[in-house]
Amino acid sequence: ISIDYATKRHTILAAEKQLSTGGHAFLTVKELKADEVLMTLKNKTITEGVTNPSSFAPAMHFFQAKPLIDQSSIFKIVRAMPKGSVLHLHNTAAVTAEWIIKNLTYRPEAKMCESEGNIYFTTRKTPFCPEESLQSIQTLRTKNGSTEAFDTWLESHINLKKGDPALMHADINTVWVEFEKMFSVIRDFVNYRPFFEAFHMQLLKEFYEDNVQYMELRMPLSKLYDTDGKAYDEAQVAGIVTNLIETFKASHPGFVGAKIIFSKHRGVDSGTAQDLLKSYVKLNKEFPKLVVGFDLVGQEDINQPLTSFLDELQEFRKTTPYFFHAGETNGYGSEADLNLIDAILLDSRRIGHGFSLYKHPVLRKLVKSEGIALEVCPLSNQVLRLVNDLRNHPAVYYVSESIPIVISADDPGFWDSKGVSYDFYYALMAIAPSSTGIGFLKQIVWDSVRYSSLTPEERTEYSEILQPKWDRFLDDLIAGKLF
Ligand SMILES: O=c1[nH]cnc2c1ncn2[C@@H]1O[C@H](CO)[C@@H](O)[C@H]1O
Repeated sequence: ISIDYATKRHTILAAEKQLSTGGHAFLTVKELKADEVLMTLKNKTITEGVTNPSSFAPAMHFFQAKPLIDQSSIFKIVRAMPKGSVLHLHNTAAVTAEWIIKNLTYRPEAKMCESEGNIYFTTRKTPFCPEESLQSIQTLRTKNGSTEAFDTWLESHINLKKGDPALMHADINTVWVEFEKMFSVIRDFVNYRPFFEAFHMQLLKEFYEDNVQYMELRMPLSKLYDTDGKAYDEAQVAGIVTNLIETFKASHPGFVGAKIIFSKHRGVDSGTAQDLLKSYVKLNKEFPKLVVGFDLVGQEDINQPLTSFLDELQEFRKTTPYFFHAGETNGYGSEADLNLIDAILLDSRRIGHGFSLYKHPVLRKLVKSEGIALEVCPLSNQVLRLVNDLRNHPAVYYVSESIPIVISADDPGFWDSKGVSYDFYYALMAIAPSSTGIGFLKQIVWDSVRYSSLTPEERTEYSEILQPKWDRFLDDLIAGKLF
């Protein structure tokens, strides 16, 4: 290879690195040292993956890769890393299924019913579960004989991994039907105030233990009910959540907090959409530090696009920060894909998924120039069947051009994940170029602070908490303590 040719090659590679996420990040001496440690492990894993692709976790489906990931040094490092913010997370699906089964379903109030082949967890009679159909879960468990078999069966209703293995290869609509059912299985259960509180404390705990400092939760703030039949409306629920977060913060040093993006299913009519927007404005007025944005959720391919609510969304645009799901689809020019245009024209602050954005050169430019971060959820897109091998995830493209992204978990409890570390593992090993390590992670972590909805004062406090954690992480990595 001539010197001339080698120089050209090197120049192109260096230019591409400069363009990529974290490729131009300034690295301190300590970060460079940490990068060396990380890159040695990463290179080894990738080299082995070339000769042995069938056990190369970054290319595999999470359900099969999880045991391999759990054993890997890279995962141990990623888990120990302070990850900053998780900005795309649906509360109902954020807690490990196992915890729900081993804790909530063991409480004496826990009941369930079976109706038309579906099961529902609850503690009271509901339209799905009339009085005569209700059964105590504990009684059923005792009758069943094998606690383990019974609990596995229970868990299969809220954990796709424990369900039909064919779901790994099923079409997108089939998986979504099973996925939406899981929300119905636990909805009423989690709306029982004592369970709601235990559930959300566990949510905060699982993310705190995963080294996450701050979260923005997509939450519907549905009505809660209590033992004595008392009901709590949206504002009262927001009050309950405020107390939970404060209580958690007081006993967990280094936790910055959590906020809510008020989110409802996109299957509503435009009149209801208007009411929801009014509710948002009211909630934000009463809880300005807690309820900070609005979103419409649900499978985009088969539900109404944002244009169905255009008048309402335009009317409330000035008073309402939007965080729309958009482009969570394999379509190109479909309504779900074109939600991206409306999300951007309606001033969405970030975009949920933005999976199909790479197909739109003009939108891509806008997203970059206006600093709209994409909330990338690798595992979600794999489990919900948009992409199989995460090395082919569109975020690869966003990373190659430094389109701002944050890494998030979406619904980890429903696919046997926990926290956001598994998503970060895939981001580092499947999505980022093989030559990138600490620079990429540093950029992603600090971007998760930058693109959050925190106030300037909160952000300062946040950075003061995050920086020493980051430094300690680097020290531990260099000292070989993490793996
Ligand atoms: O990845 C996602 N894309 C769109 N909607 C979602 C996703 N994950 C969960 N939900 C939606 O959130 C509702 C519960 O609040 C679920 O019913 C589901 O439709």
